Amino acid sequence: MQKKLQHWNEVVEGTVLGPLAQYASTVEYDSRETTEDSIFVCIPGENYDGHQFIEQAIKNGAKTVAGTDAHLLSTYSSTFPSITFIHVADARIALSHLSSHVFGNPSESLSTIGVTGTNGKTTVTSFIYSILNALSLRTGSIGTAGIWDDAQKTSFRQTVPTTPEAPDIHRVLDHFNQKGMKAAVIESTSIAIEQKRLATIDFNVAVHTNLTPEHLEFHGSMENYKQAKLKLFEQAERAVVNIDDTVMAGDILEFFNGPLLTYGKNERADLRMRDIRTTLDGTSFTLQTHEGLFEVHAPVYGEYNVSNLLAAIGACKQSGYSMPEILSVISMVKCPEGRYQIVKNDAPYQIVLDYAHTPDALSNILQAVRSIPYHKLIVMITGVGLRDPNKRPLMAKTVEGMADEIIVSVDQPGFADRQEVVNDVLKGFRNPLEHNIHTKLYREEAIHHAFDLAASGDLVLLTGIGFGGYQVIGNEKVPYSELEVIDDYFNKCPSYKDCVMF
Ligand SMILES: CC(=O)N[C@H]1[C@@H](OP(=O)(O)OP(=O)(O)OC[C@H]2O[C@@H](n3ccc(=O)[nH]c3=O)[C@H](O)[C@@H]2O)O[C@H](CO)[C@@H](O)[C@@H]1O[C@H](C)C(=O)N[C@@H](C)C(=O)N[C@H](CCC(=O)O)C(=O)O
Ligand SMILES: Nc1ncnc2c1ncn2[C@@H]1O[C@H](COP(=O)(O)OP(=O)(O)OP(=O)(O)O)[C@@H](O)[C@H]1O
Repeated sequence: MQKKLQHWNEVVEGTVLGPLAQYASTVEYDSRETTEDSIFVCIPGENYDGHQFIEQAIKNGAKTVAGTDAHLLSTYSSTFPSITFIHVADARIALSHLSSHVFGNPSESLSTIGVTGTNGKTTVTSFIYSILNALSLRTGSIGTAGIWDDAQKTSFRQTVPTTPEAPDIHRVLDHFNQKGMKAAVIESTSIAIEQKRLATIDFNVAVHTNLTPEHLEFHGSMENYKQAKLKLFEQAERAVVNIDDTVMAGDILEFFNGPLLTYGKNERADLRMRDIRTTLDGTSFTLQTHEGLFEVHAPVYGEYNVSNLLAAIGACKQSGYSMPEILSVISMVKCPEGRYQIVKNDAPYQIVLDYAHTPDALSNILQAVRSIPYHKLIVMITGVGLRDPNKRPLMAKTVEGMADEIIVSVDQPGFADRQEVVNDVLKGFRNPLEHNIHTKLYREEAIHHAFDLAASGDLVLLTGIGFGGYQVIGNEKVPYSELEVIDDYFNKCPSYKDCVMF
């Protein structure tokens, strides 16, 4: 792509030094990725300040550099008179505007749906994606489960776990346009919103799931966390709000002026779930709406997933579909990998995998599995090395008294000491020395230990971040596959009965 960046002041607010117009092919925030005619935007990070890499970016071909350090940019402008330097007040805002511009403002040609909330973003995104595609609206999705066009997972590299950096989002949206997509569902994390990765997107619909403590190491307080999520609704035309969430729903209802749909168990909900019944192949419930009552059966498990389903139904309604149209394809909704995933193998006990890594998510999945018949419930929980240490003991508090055997382990350790992470989790138990509490420092060992403890008729629930293809150890992404770890156990013990302790 070759595009002339003219009238730069219409794209970003700032002061230009050097040539007023330049050819621009891509926008990069990493000097190592810059190529001929890139725009390089200097972002301050945890380890470095992007301004340190201006020379490298120029050496690699960057012709435009945007940053916040006026003095440094002015000095470089004298050294490199053929390069355009743009002094901006906010590098992340500039990154978003330049990215959108260079890729031809691709979000404007798509119907965009942003999904935010502490838990359920990936699931709701996947539900909306399946419903809209089943209704023949060609839809792509962006989030923790990867980047999907309407047919398949694309090969876009995910440099950020959930919501990509602005240049990557606009590159993907441009690709969606070129492939003929008409809509895009975007998981919108609070960190991404705070870092203005989505700043230039005017969402057609913003969807809220819930708000419980998470990412406090980043936001500093629940209030900041909530304010970050609320910003998504300031840039949306229509909204879908979980009225059962007491933390954030009220704020949205108060300030949002556009068309809004609420959902939940609450009797005031526009989309209200009643009479929820779990069956072997999913969940049945009555959906009460202003248009009347609908009997719904969907291949999802757990009350929280019915709530996620209502969020998706609300988003599809806000996208212009009628209730009968939406419900005609509801059997096609798909849960993403690792969200209440039932492992199909020959073990004489049931194995359920779930991504729950917050106390709220853990509490929900425990409630959901406890509605299924089992002999003994064996649960693996984890402390996450990379995230808020204060959350670790809360995981123990949540599972205490809810399972027959509990195995505590570690996820995504990063640079954290594994034993310390486990010890932090253990602090949440009233008696960490209880005979049914086991500890294993590695997720693989913990899973195998859970199977060692299981016998016929039991249910093994493995929670935590076992999905996404890797574990972050130190600063390396070490490949990890939950299903391979499970297969290893059964391959090593083809006659598993010889391996179990009971
Ligand atoms: C912890 C964190 O916020 N990291 C972000 C940060 O990286 P960093 O602080 O390590 O950056 P740094 O190494 O100090 O470098 C500063 C800048 O210099 C650049 N650089 C660096 C070296 C070099 O040689 N040349 C160069 O240009 C870097 O690309 C960067 O732009 O700045 C990078 C560029 O903007 C981000 O991509 C990166 O997000 C990483 C990938 C990340 O994992 N972020 C997480 C926290 C995140 O965003 N998570 C949310 C929520 C997930 C959830 O809810 O589960 C998400 O949306 O995924
Ligand atoms: N609506 C919900 N309320 C509470 N817990 C939920 C809800 N939906 C899903 N969960 C729990 O949270 C886990 C993660 O779900 P999901 O991946 O959809 O959320 P997420 O917001 O995308 O999380 P992440 O940002 O970490 O990827 C699920 O495996 C389930 O245990």
